[in-house]
Amino acid sequence: MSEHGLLVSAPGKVILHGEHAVVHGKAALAVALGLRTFLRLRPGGGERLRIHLPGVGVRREWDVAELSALRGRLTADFDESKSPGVEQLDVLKEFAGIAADASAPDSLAILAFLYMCLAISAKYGDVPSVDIAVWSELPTGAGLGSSAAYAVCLAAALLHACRAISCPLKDGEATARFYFESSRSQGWPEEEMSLINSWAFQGERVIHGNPSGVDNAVGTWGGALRYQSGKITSLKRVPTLRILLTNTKVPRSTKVLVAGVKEKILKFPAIMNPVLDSIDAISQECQSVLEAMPTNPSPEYYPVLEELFDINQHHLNVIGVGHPSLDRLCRVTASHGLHSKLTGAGGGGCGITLLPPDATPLAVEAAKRDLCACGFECWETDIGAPGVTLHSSSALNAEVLHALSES
Ligand SMILES: Nc1ncnc2c1ncn2[C@@H]1O[C@H](COP(=O)(O)OP(=O)(O)O)[C@@H](O)[C@H]1O
Ligand SMILES: C[C@@](O)(CCOP(=O)(O)O)CC(=O)O
Ligand SMILES: [Mg+2]
Repeated sequence: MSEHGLLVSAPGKVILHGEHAVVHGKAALAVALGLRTFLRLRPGGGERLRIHLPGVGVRREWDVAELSALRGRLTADFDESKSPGVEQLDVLKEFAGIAADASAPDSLAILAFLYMCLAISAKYGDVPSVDIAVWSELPTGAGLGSSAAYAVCLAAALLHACRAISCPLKDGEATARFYFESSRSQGWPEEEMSLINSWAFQGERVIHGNPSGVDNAVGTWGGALRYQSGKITSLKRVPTLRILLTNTKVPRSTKVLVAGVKEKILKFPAIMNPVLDSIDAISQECQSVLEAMPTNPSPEYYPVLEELFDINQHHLNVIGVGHPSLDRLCRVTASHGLHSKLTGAGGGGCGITLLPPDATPLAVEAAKRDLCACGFECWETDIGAPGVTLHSSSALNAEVLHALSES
């Protein structure tokens, strides 16, 4: 590792259909977003491990020896296939001075970091003496998979620091080659990508409690995929879909919403399970339409996609993850002939709006204006972005370094 270190990035995601249902074994369709989380890894000084997370206001450091001793206290085996143990997390909370019911963004971020760092180093070597900084283009806690992008970056960087995965970058290699031209594996062999994905899932488990794994799969592999019970399938063809993202800015926690859905299913299984089956059928139907569409689709395919958005939005309200702000978002876009649904965990956060090729620029602009007038933020972004990527340190331009030193 050069003194400037390495830069790793991973994309956020948009779930087109299947959020929440995917936690209960149904299918989800998800695409990687053109908004990313970045992690800089540098050799540390004085046998210290430092972490700087400006997005959640964290700057902490620990003695490597102290962390090694802590690791020794966590008796249960660490393994990428085993859920983090409740006792293990309690010990980490006590060590980091985090409340037992940790749910604040900074607490969860520190907890996920400590767990992943100790677990990965226990399996592959010593606790590394490194400086880690993470920053993101993604809003935090808004349904765009910032937790998974964070966990994927941490998994790749920590596995790299512990020499558990190879370094696909050679000296002097341009970042752009990896970023823009790399194929599905992004420079890492397939089995190392799977390892990154498995450890990122552990980070998601610390943050979410009971994640399905779809978000870290998209953060790792990128592109557009179908996810069901750990099985990842690339979509055969992804047409150029134009999607408007709107952040209601209403804060919410994925962990709380996922737990609420589980409670509802346990309370009303005969009522809720058919809704989950219907969401599953929506994902299947949407996949068939997407795979039948030509790359530059004509408007004729859109009415079905729009209707699927509408039906799923109703279902998501039924399972208890709607919010008045999301209802408002849907009403505003409907008044301009556009169809929307929540994306991610719901309860606030982001919604997505389909922009068919025959939507007039005037209608789209008017919808955006009305959404902004509600206090929402909206933007169009690319979908199908590359997954986890290792960039050369030349990508650490002066602007990024300045932003990090200021925060
Ligand atoms: N850039 C980041 N730096 C540190 N922690 C992050 C970052 N992005 C996300 N997180 C962690 O992920 C949590 C948000 O996850 P979640 O509630 O699943 O929302 P989402 O994944 O939709 O953004 C934050 O509270 C924080 O703990
Ligand atoms: C609700 C869920 O389906 C997606 C959560 O996404 P996000 O954390 O809100 O970006 C949960 C999961 O799949 O683990
Ligand atoms: Mg999340």
